[in-house]
Amino acid sequence: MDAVFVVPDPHNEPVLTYAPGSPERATLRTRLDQLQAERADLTMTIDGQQRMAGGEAIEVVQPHKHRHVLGITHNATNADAVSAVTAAKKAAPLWREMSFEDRAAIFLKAADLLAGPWRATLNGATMLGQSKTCYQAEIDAACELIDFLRFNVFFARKLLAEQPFSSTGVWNRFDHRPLEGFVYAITPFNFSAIAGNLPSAPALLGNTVVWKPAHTQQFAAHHTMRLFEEAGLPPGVINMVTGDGIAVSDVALSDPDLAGIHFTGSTKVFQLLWRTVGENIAKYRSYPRIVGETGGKDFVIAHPSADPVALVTALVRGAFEYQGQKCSAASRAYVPRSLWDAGVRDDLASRTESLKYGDVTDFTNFGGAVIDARAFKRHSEALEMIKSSQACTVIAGGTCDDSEGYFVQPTVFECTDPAHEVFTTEYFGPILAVHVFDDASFESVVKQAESVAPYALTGAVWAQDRKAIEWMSRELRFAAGNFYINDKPTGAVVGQQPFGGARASGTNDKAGSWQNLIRWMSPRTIKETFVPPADHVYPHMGS
Ligand SMILES: NC(=O)c1ccc[n+]([C@@H]2O[C@H](COP(=O)([O-])OP(=O)(O)OC[C@H]3O[C@@H](n4cnc5c(N)ncnc54)[C@H](O)[C@@H]3O)[C@@H](O)[C@H]2O)c1
Ligand SMILES: N[C@@H](CCC=O)C(=O)O
Repeated sequence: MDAVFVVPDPHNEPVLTYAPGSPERATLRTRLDQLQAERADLTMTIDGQQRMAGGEAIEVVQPHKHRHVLGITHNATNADAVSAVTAAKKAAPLWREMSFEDRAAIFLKAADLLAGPWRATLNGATMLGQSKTCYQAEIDAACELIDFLRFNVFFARKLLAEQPFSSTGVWNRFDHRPLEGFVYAITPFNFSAIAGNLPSAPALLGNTVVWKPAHTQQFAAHHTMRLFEEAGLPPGVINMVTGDGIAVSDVALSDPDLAGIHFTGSTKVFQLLWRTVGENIAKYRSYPRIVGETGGKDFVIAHPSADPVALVTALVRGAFEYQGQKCSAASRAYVPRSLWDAGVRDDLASRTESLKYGDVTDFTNFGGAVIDARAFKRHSEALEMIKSSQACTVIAGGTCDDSEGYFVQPTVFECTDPAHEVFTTEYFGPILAVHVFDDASFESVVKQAESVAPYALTGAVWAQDRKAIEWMSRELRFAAGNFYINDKPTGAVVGQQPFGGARASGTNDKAGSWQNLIRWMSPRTIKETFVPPADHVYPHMGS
């Protein structure tokens, strides 16, 4: 077809409320019952074929009810990884020759399926497998993934239209090629939207992908793969391998055709991947693009002029929604003594104590459990260590119980030493440390908070005084890639607050924006001369 197509204008998917009596609540309940009754075979999908990986079996359970097994998956072996890489390479020529509009239509269809008949499936799988409440699943597995799929198409179309200038007699063009080779997408447990976006964003631009989800997110990942297939994704474009990823990395990171890594997860794993690429650098045909969004130690800093009630709301939601397992979660706060003593302390403590955590299929709960036994152990050890420290006092929570599910009580510590590890280490759970300071020390506290932790992901400042807002925005310019004024540090919306952080928090390529998509393109510049010169002699050569 000869036309320059305009893609649909994207809009953010409206968030459904799941209020009592709403139709979405009834549909979700039915689907939750069906999903709980499945004991799914959580296979790999390679070249369009589903088959179980060859390594050891892993039970995928409900974190809030860990005796309930949702499905069985297996670790991918080296041979499985070789099959996935081979399939990605085989599918590449046909996929990159498909028009952008056809590729885009597949992902736009996936967005519409997810907005409609697939919504309850992906929300339900995310609730059960990752212990999210219906609201937390809705803003992630439904709305954010739909937004990623729609906005990526819009931004990609704009990038493809980007062309160089041409002087008279010449036509210069960009051929926006995909990368040469395959992209290795590795995704975290905590967001089904991120899991869906990391393989699909490079695929939209004509790349083929080996995708390794977290095994604790495998239930929702399995359904995401089925969604892409129903939308028309051809075999081999996204090849999903399962398990811990160790064998997959052995194979993928030493393959000459590794063209890029699209990672979200911990800083430690990202550094390992980068180091391995560095060690293997002479093996590759091209320099692999490395995109990684990683950990955080996200701050909330209040000025004495801050609104105390809204501040406490932001702390409770920012620190404890989804059990503090958002990379953006508030895990350290700095509050002036005047506000703390005038009610912030008591309000924060009582609202935190009132939060109800339990089985997420009980819609009255505020939260569920932490993801697995490993996270539970890490949090319980951290709580014991902090409780035994002279510098910290528990003001709410502080206990754990894994008899039914991996439950960690939301906990607030008041700590006198702002250099304590509770202000620098990412625990990735419902643990908030508060440093209470004399109002007169405000500026020095902000300066210390700016760089005490190695991360720079999200941060929020609270003040009514405009001068204080302006000063903190400047002073903290490099301390957060997503900076909030009088808001909580979580809940970025695709297209509105492009997400990502720098320093140890990642490469800040802003998922769901053109900045990210540009990393999956390798432009060829074409110069065409209409009437080439017939004489090699230049004027200055004349006598
Ligand atoms: N900055 C962001 O946008 C963002 C978003 C979500 C999560 N996170 C971060 O992710 C972390 C929590 O997620 P997680 O516990 O799933 O992280 P993780 O690093 O433990 O795991 C991430 C993924 O890497 C895989 N993995 C681990 N070792 C591997 C290897 N050698 N080869 C291949 N794959 C390997 C895991 O199986 C998983 O799929 C936190 O640090 C959080 O801050 C960051
Ligand atoms: N984008 C999400 C965080 C993703 C990380 O876990 C937020 O802004 O809360």
